[in-house]
Amino acid sequence: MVNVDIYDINAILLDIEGTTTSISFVKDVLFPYIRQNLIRYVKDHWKNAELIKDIDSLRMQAVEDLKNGLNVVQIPDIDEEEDRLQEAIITNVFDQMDADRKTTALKQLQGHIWREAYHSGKIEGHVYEDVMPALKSWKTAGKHVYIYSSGSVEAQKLLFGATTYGNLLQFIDGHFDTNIGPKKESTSYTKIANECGYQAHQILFLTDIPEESQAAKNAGMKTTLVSREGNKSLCEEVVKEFGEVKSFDQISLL
Ligand SMILES: CSCCC(=O)C(=O)COP(=O)(O)O
Ligand SMILES: [Mg+2]
Repeated sequence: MVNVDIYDINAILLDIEGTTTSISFVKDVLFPYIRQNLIRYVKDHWKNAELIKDIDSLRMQAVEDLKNGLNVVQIPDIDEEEDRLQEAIITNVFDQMDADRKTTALKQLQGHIWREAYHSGKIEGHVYEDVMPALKSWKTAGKHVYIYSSGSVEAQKLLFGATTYGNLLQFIDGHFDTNIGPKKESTSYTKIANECGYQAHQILFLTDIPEESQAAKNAGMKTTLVSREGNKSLCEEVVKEFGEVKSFDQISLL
């Protein structure tokens, strides 16, 4: 275990699932909510402009998947028979979720479905107990804090806006999702650094996924892996390469 000294760091970029938030919250609370409510949501919001846009994105993703040789359910045109179209949407979404895909189209729709659950108080966002104290101390030290997750920006704001510790959005300076690019590609981190107005080396990226750490490091960011209970265990080699913290308490502000 290492303490990460962030005296020369101006900003901290945080992953969500497996880093600020337990994988179990995502897998056992958020995803089941989609499975239980997707059919009702689609029927209730049928012809709603936001849902039409989400369906268009799913359709475009399915076409691209087919081009890339993936055997996925295609989404018929909007003027197709209602039942057939809805069935295709539901199968496509469930298949993507079964494969734990992180497509922007899927994540966008999921965020819209979770909105009602957060707003009604049915779901509260999980964050580890060390997260809020760390956010507070980083902000007090004048650091900027950003989120980069496969979850859509809207889903991120819902989660941090209604956590079991209250609304944490006041501690977050900006949000990025896969609209900026995939999390395992270094160009995404270069773009994030540019958007934040920092050199990549001034940013510390914290994630549970070694490939994401590698991509950020390739872009010039400082990185440390986060190992939370319930995460996939990290092999010795990657811990040696990127370092590891089990809690944000271990990130010291010297
Ligand atoms: C904040 S949305 C819920 C989490 C989610 O759907 C997801 O894909 C999280 O991925 P991450 O990049 O934060 O590991
Ligand atoms: Mg993660």
